[in-house]
Amino acid sequence: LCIAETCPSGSVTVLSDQFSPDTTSDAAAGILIPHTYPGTPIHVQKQWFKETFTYLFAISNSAEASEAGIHLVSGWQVFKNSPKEELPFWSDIVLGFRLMSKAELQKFPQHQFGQAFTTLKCDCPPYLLWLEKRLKAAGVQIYTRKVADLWELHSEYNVVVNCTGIGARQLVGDEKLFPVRGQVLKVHAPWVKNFIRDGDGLTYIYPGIHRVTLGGTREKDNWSLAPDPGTTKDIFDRCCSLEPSLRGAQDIKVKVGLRPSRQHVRLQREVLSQGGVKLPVIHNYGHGAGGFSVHRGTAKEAARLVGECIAALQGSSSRAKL
Ligand SMILES: Cc1cc2nc3c(=O)[nH]c(=O)nc-3n(C[C@H](O)[C@H](O)[C@H](O)COP(=O)(O)OP(=O)(O)OC[C@H]3O[C@@H](n4cnc5c(N)ncnc54)[C@H](O)[C@@H]3O)c2cc1C
Ligand SMILES: O=C([O-])CC(=O)C(=O)O
Repeated sequence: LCIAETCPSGSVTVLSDQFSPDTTSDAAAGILIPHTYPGTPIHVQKQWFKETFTYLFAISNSAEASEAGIHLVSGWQVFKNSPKEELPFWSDIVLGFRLMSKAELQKFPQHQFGQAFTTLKCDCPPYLLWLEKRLKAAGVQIYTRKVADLWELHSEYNVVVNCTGIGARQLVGDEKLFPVRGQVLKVHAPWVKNFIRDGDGLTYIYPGIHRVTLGGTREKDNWSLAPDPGTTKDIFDRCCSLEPSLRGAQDIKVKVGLRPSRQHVRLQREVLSQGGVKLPVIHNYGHGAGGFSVHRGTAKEAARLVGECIAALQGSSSRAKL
């Protein structure tokens, strides 16, 4: 969508073997709380987060908000011990960041320290369906197709953007990319209005417009997409210990996703070449546990790289004509 919006001279086609509700993004909680990529400078991660927050904040303030599944949500991140960094790098981008008061902490007898803030949440599938609708409105073609090798696209397209998430491990043989399996529950508990996240990153409660997401797990190198009933019980018990009223939650559905994890997001240009024929590729995958938090920022950078490729192609074709 970002490419279609910023490079109007090109025509964009989306190819994917799976669509919503069968993607990693559909399993996510979709909360905007960044995860740190150890291999990317903090100022770059902050920029990506800021651009994403600004983009979604505008949607949350528009009449589209409900259909797009974008909403503000306030809550608490609580810690059993004070974290090394009391002020995370994103504290001045979320709204109203402050340390929790003693009165607030009384709700969490096992925790000693906490941060209160307001952030945004993307509900999926609605957000993905809304993006798809905007793609169609922008004239983008959408096809179901599994790509076995990027080179197979060279005769049909001038530039390829690889945003295949964990699929890039097989598609481009990236062994630095690994799955971190996450299981979550989506429950009906409309009285839960505030988010609660344990600072250890394992247990969280994120209210969405219709359902509350309860998490979670982080299982490195586990490729299983099958829900595990023991894990479901464990997640539910952990969440109830943070928010006891969840014992009354109903209609529990289980989702599993594989976080496409890497030391850093692979956001770069590569030129594939065979027999003198070239195919520029922009990679944009490896967003790990924080894809929602930085998606618009990384998309903007990918679109800028696509713009560079188009300019180079236009330059070479006008030189060829000369
Ligand atoms: C349980 C869980 C909770 C999460 N919670 C959050 C959260 O609260 N906040 C946050 O910021 N992030 C969260 N994340 C992380 C976030 O979900 C991911 O970073 C993000 O979804 C990755 O998006 P993506 O588009 O790169 O990958 P995907 O959503 O997996 O999309 C990749 C697409 O590429 C297609 N594809 C792959 N290979 C091929 C191929 N060879 N040919 C054709 N198509 C192909 C797939 O079918 C798919 O449609 C969570 C993740 C999990 C698992
Ligand atoms: O950590 C969180 O709060 C949610 C998340 O991004 C994940 O489970 O990957």
